[in-house]
Parts: sequence; structure tokens; C-alpha cells
Amino acid sequence: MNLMWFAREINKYIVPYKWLVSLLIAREIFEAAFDSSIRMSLKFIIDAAIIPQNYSLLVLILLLLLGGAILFIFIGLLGDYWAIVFQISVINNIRYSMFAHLQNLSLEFFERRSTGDIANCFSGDTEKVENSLIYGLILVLELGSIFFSAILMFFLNWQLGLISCIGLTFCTIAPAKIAQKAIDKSYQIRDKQGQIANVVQENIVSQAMVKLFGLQFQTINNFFQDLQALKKVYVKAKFYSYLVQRIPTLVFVFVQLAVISIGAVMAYKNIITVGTIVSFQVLLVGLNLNILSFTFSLPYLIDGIAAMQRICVLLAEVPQVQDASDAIELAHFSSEISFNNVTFNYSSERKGVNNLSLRIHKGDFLVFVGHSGAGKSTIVNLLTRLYDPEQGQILFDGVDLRSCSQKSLREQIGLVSQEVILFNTSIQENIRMGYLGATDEQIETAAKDAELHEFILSLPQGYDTPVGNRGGQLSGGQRQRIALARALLRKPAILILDEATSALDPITEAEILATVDKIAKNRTVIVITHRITQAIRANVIFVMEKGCIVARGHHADLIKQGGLYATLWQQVTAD
Ligand SMILES: Nc1ncnc2c1ncn2[C@@H]1O[C@H](COP(=O)(O)OP(=O)(O)OP(=O)(O)O)[C@@H](O)[C@H]1O
Repeated sequence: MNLMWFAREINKYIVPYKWLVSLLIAREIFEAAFDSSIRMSLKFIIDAAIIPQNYSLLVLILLLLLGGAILFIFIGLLGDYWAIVFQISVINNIRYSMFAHLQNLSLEFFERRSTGDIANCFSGDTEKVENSLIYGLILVLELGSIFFSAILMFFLNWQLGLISCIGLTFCTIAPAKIAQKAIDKSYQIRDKQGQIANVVQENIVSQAMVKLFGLQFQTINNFFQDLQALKKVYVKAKFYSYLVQRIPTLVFVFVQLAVISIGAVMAYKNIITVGTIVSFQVLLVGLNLNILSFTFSLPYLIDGIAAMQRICVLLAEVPQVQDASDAIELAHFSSEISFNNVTFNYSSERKGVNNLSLRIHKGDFLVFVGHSGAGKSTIVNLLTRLYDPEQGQILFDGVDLRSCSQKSLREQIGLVSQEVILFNTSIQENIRMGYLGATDEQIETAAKDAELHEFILSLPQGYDTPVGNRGGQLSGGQRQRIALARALLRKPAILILDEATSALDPITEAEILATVDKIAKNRTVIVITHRITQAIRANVIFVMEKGCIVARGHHADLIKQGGLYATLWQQVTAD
């Protein structure tokens, strides 16, 4: 059983709450000691007080037990409170570490791991770890009680104590092998549950499509298959878990039987007193309860270990794009960005760009055109360092992007993409995400630049108007303008529009492009587009095909060259 591994991992999150752990352990020790003392007191009550008729000793023992019981209740309640504070502190510590780690992971990770599965690490997995903490504490308590009982058993009679201890050892060793299997299977359950969470999440966000395409039957059927797969793993895992739970109790029945028989014979032959055999039996009955409670906790611990393994896998993810330890802060963009023989592929099947070289000068208005999948957005991904090139270099004013901090690069870039991400908060707060330190006046200026201000003022709640879930209460054009205002709030040296207007109607598109033209005067602007008519405004056009730049120049030059650009232009103008 990976108990030691689990203890080591969980310990990292427990360290700040060591004082709570000490209090909880002290409570466990007290409770275990008191529990055993009650069982043991019978020997003294019978052999030293009842049989010799020593009334004052009997009263003294009972008073001591009463005092202990009052303390037991008080410490028990206090311990429950400490345990609750301990659990939520440790679990929140794990959640915090995971969340902070996620913020540093590269885009590649979020494309590889499903959202529902990641979310499941925060809810389902942490819940399992939380349970394992609760039951882990019970386990420690029961182990403490078992330990105290074992000492008292030796004290009462070493032969019977030895038989009991051998049996107890077997009770704990026997299920260890199965426990490892149970943990492995439990890990698979957690994985399957992550997949199911993802399916549900995906289904909720794509309800419009499910309904329009009549996919209800198909999705229900697929979901049923997923549930069946979960059931298969679940039954196996839980059966192993329950085996781990059952074996100690079954073995202990034989230990009890052996002790009763041998103890009864010894008492019959006057080798031990009646008080000893009664106390021993009470200890054994108590021990049985301890073992029941101990084994009841094991499945929770198994689930917790599997969940912790998943959490550790997530925490072990290494960001593909990282700042070097000696990363430098980029100065304000002053001259040029150059791509020198850059090659990048998302995977062996997914080609990005191939041996690509280009220059972007300060103040340029560049447009990248080309068919879908030509690699236009990949250039933006590389320029913003969402990915690093496999070969070649990207130099920003002569500094390799790999050697500068991601923050100092991204601070200089304002990006508006086709898919606008808005948070379910007010218009003002959505714009503020562009620069958290912005004043209300700066937000207003950005909104004016994006020609959004008048529209916002026409709303009853003005800048405080909520945008709704994923900006659902606004039109596509309004969402794009918010995204533009957000990008402008950063006062970016480089403004990138990646298919930012592709989804808009021609009138809204023309309005936004006119706004961009005005803004472009003091900036470097990069436009990625399918719509070749937008290229006419550029001072340099890059034509892309299959990850390469196949032509570059002004509109008139490219038309003269007669390649892909001219063909695309002809197609559009012929329409
Ligand atoms: N995140 C990603 N993971 C894997 N492959 C990707 C990813 N993004 C793009 N690709 C692949 O890289 C290639 C270039 O894609 P890219 O998005 O750069 O093209 P594009 O010219 O911008 O296309 P479009 O105009 O359709 O947006 C495509 O084959 C695409 O399938």
C-alpha cells in the first residue's frame, strides 16, 4: 500500500498546520489511553475492589473514571473542531497549489487535458483526499487504541497477549497486497469520473448544437456507454476495497476464538484470575470494535491515495514554455521583430509553420492571408510565446523571446481574437482585465477608442451592466468592441487582430475596421484574416500556404505576381 508515499505527499500540505496536528495527535493518544483504561479498570474493580470488598478503592476508581469521562467529552468536542479546521485548511492548501500551478502551465496542457477532468481534480479528487484525512485520523485513533490494548494485554497475560499480537499482525499484513490493486483500480475510477465530468460540461455548453442537429439520442447513448465503462471499473475497485476491509475482521474472529478457548482453560486451571480473563475479553471486544472501525476507514484511505496520485500528476506537469532563470525584461518595442527560420509543429501530425522567416518593423500594418490551416494563427501563438519554436529564433528588438520574461513580452501586446472571452461580470470589469491597475477614466478612454462608449452610456446600468454568461447578453459586434477596448487599455505597442471580425456582418466589420485604422496610426498592427479585401489596407501582406510564406509585398505587387494572392483576390472580386 502506498501509505508512506501518501503520508509524504500529504505532509507537504500539512506542514503549515503542524500545531493542529500535534493537538490532534495528543487528543488521539488521550482518547486511546482512556478507552483502554476503561477496559482495563474491570480487572482492578473485580480483583482489587469487589472480591476483597474494598469499598473506598471502588469509589476512587469510579471517581477517576468519571473525571476521565468528563475530560474525554471536553477534549473530544474540542478535537472535532480542530479536525474540521485541519481538514479544510489542508484541502484548501492543495486546491490553492493546484490552481496556482495551473496558472503557470502552457496552453499545450489545456489542449491536452480535458476541462471537466481538471475540474474534477478540484472537486471530486480533493473531496476524496478530504475523506481520507477524516478517516486517516480515525485510523490513527484506532491504531493508538490497538497499541494501548496490546500493551495492556501483555500486562494482563503475556501468553494471551502474544497470541493476540500475532493475529493482529496478520490482520494488517494480509490485505496489504490487495490494497495496492484497490488503489490502482480506484485511480481508474477517478479517471473515468473525470471523463464523465468533461462529457457533461461539454454537453452543457453545446446544448444549442445538440438541439439543432438532433444529437440528443446520440449523446445520451454515448453517455450511457461511459457510465457502463465506469461501472465496470467501479465494481472491481470497490470489491478489492471491501476485501481489504473484510479480511482483518474475518481473521480476527479466529484470534478471538483462540484467546477465548486458551484463556478459559487457563482460568479454569487457576493460571489466571477471573478479573484477568474478564478484562482480557473486554479488551478483545473493544479491540474488535477498533479493528472494525480501522478496516471501515481503509476504503476511504484507498480512494484518497488514488485521488492524491491524480492531484500529484497534475502538480507534476511541467510548463512547456517557461521563463529562464535569468530571463530579462524586454524594453518597449522600438525597432523590429524577426522570425529567423522558425519551425514549429503542434505534434508529429499537426504541422504548424515550417522554416519561416519574416520581419515586422515598428509601425507596420501587416496582414497575413491564406487558406484555413495555413499557419497564420500559429505565428501569433509563437509571437505571444504561447508556444516556443522547435527550430529557429524569434528576435524582439534583437532579443531572443526564449530569454525574456513572458510578462514583459505580453505587456506589449494587445490581442483580439475571433472567439472573445468575456467573464460573467460588468462591462467595466471585463475591460479592466486588460490592465488591472486601470482607473475608471482610463477604461472610459479605451471604450471611446473602441467606439463603445456611447453604446455603454445608452444602457440603464452603463459601465456596470453585466455581460451575462460568456457575454451572452451582448451582440457579437459589442463583444468584439469590448475585446478591442480591453486590448487598447494595455496601450499595446503591437495590436494583433486574429480573425477578430470574421464572424461579424459586413457593416459591423467595416465599422470596427475603421476604428482599427484610426488606432493603428501610432502602433504596429498585425491582422490575421481570411477576408482578403482587408489586405488592401496593409503596407506588407504575407501570403501563407502549408506553414510557409509563399509571397509577400504590397497588394499591387502581389496582384502583379499572379500567385495564390491574385487567385484569391480574383475569386472575391468575381463574386
Ligand atoms: N492547438 C493546436 N493543437 C494542434 N494543432 C493545431 C493547433 N492549432 C492549430 N493546429 C494545426 O496547425 C495548423 C495551422 O493552424 P493555424 O490555426 O495556425 O492555421 P490558420 O491559418 O490560422 O487557420 P484558420 O484561418 O482556419 O484559423 C493546422 O493544421 C491546425 O490543425
